[in-house]
Amino acid sequence: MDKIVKVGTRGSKLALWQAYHVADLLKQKGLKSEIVVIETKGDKVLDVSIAKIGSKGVFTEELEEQLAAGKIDIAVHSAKDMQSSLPQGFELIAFTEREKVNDIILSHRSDIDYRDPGKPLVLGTSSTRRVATLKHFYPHIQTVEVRGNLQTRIAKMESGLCDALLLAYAGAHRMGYDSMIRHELSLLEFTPAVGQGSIAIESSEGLDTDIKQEIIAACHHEETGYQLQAERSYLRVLEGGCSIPVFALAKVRGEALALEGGIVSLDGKTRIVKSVSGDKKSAVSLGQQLAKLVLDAGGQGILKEIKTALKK
Ligand SMILES: NCc1[nH]cc(CCC(=O)O)c1CC(=O)O
Repeated sequence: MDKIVKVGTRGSKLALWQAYHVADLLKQKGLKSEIVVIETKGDKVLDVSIAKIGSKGVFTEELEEQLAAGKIDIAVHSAKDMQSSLPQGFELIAFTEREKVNDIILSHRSDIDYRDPGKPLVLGTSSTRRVATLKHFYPHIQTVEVRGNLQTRIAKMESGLCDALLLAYAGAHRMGYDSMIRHELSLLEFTPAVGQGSIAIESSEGLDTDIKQEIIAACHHEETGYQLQAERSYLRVLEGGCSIPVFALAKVRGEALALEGGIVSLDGKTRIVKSVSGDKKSAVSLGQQLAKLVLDAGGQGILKEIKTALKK
C-alpha cells in the first residue's frame, strides 16, 4: 500500500518510543508511516496533580482533535492512560503485545530495602493506586508526589526529593533504565493498573476500513486484546480514570480468561480483591461481573469516599 499512515503522539520520550514501536510494526507489514508530534494539556500543566486536573482526556484531547480533522490517521497512547470510555466518534482499534506488567522500584542507589520497617524510605510516585497500595502493605514507607516524564522524575530523585521511584516496569525498561531497577514488585500486592504495559492505537470511527484492517493486522496482539477488553470493561463500570486506585489484571490461557482486580481505599486500610474466570470471548461480561463483586464487597463505599476526597 502506498498510503503513508500518519501516527500522532505526544512528545515525551516514552510516547515517542511507543510511536516508533508502532511505526516499526507497521513497517514489518510493508506499511509506511510518518510520526506527528502533538502537545497535550497533560504535557503543559506540570504543577497540578493529574488526579486534580481530572483524568478525563488530559493526554488525549488534542490528539483526538487531530484525528477528527484527518491530520493524523491513528493516535498512539499508553493503554493505561486511556479513559475507559472514549468520546463519541473514536475507538481503540488495536493493542500491542503487552510488556511485563509489574511495578518496580527504581533508584540510583543500590541499598533500597522496602520491606524492612526499621529502614526509613521515601518513595516518589504520582499514582493514587501505588500510594494507597504502599499504605496497605508497607505503611512505614513515606511517599512524595513526583510528576513529569521519567527523565524529570529521575532528576528529581537524584537531587534528593526521594530515595527511589515506584514506576511501571514497561516505561523504565523502554527508556533504558534497567540497570537502576532495584526491585520488581509482586503482582499479588501491586496488581497493575488496567492496561499497564500495552500500547493502544486509537482512530476516528471514520478511518478508511481497508487501512484500519491493515493497521490492526500489523499491530494488534490478540491475547493482549482480550486482556484489555476484560480489564477496561471492569474499569468502565467503576468509572475510574488513572486517578482512582483501582487495579485489574487478566490472564489468558487457551480459550480461558481469568480476571483479578479490585480497589484500595486512599488510606490503605481496605483493599478489596476479587476474581472471575470464563471464556475469553466473554471478556467484557467478565469485567462487568468482577465490577459487581468488587462493588458489592465494599467497593461502592470506597469509590464514594475517593470521589469526595478528590474533589477537595
Ligand atoms: N501514568 C504514566 C505512565 N503511563 C504509562 C507508563 C509506563 C508504561 C506503561 O505502564 O504501560 C507510565 C509511567 C509509570 O506508570 O511508571
